[in-house]
Amino acid sequence: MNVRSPKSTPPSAALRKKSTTSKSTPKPIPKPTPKPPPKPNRCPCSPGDSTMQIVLASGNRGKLAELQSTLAPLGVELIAQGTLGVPEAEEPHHTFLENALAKARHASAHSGLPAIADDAGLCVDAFGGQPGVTTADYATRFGYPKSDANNVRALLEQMQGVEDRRASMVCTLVALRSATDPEPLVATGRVTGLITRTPVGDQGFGFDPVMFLPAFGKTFAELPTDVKNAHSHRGQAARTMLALIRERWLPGLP
Ligand SMILES: O=P(O)(O)OP(=O)(O)OP(=O)(O)OC[C@H]1O[C@@H](n2cnc3c(O)ncnc32)[C@H](O)[C@@H]1O
Ligand SMILES: [Mg+2]
Repeated sequence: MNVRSPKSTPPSAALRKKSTTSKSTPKPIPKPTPKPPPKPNRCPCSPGDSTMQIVLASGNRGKLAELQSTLAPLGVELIAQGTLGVPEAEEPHHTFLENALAKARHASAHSGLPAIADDAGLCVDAFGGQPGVTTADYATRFGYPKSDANNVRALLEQMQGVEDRRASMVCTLVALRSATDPEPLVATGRVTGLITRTPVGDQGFGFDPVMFLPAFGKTFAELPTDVKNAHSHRGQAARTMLALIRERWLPGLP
C-alpha cells in the first residue's frame, strides 16, 4: 500500500481527494445497530451474567441436598465443588468458623466463583463439647475406618454407661464473594437433643440416627428432609445466610 507522509500530502489535498471519490460512488451511511439492553446484573460477583453462580465448598452429599433446598429461593446456581474439580480443603483449625472460612476460601480460589462453606459437628455435653470440629474423623480415633456408620458406632461405644445424653449439632456457614473477600458473611445454627442408645431411622446422614429431638419424639433420621431443614442447625444457619446474601449481595431484588 502506498502511504503518503503527511508532509507530502497537505490536509486540504487529502480532503479534496476524499470528497471527489464520495461524489462519484455514493455509499449509504450505515445505520448504527441498536445495542441489546444490558442483562440485569444480579450480583457484583458475576458481572453481565443474570444468574449468579456460587460454589458449594463441601464434599458431603447430605449437606449439599439440605443447603440446595433451603437456599433455592435465592435463585442462584449452587454448584458442588466436586463437579468443578475442586479438591477437599484442609480443616486444621480449632473452631467451626475458622474451618468454614478455610473451606470457602479454598473453593473460591480454585473455582474463581463466590463460595459457601459449611463446617458442622456434634458437641456432646458429657465430653466437654467434643468431638466438635473433629466430628467427621471421630471413628478413626478408635481404629475404625472413616464413615458415618463407624462414627455412630464409635460414639455409642464411647457413651456406654454415660447417663448425661445431651448433645448439640452445630453448623457454621461462611459465604465469600472471592477468596480475598474482606467481609465474609457468617451464619450459625444450633440444635440440642439427646444421643440415643441405638441408631433409629434411615433418613439424613451422619449422626442423624442417634440425634433424638425431644420436641418431636424422634431422631433426625426419622424426619423427612423438609422437616429436618425446618428445625435443624443447618436449616437455621441457611435461612440466616439466605437473608444476608439477599441484603448484601443482591440488594434491590425481590
Ligand atoms: O467438610 P465437608 O466437605 O463439608 O464435609 P464433612 O462431612 O467433612 O463435614 P464436616 O467437616 O463439617 O464434619 C461434620 C461431621 O458432622 C456430621 N454432620 C454434619 N451435619 C450433620 C447433620 O445435619 N446431621 C448429622 N450429622 C451431621 C458429618 O457427617 C460429619 O461427620
Ligand atoms: Mg470436612
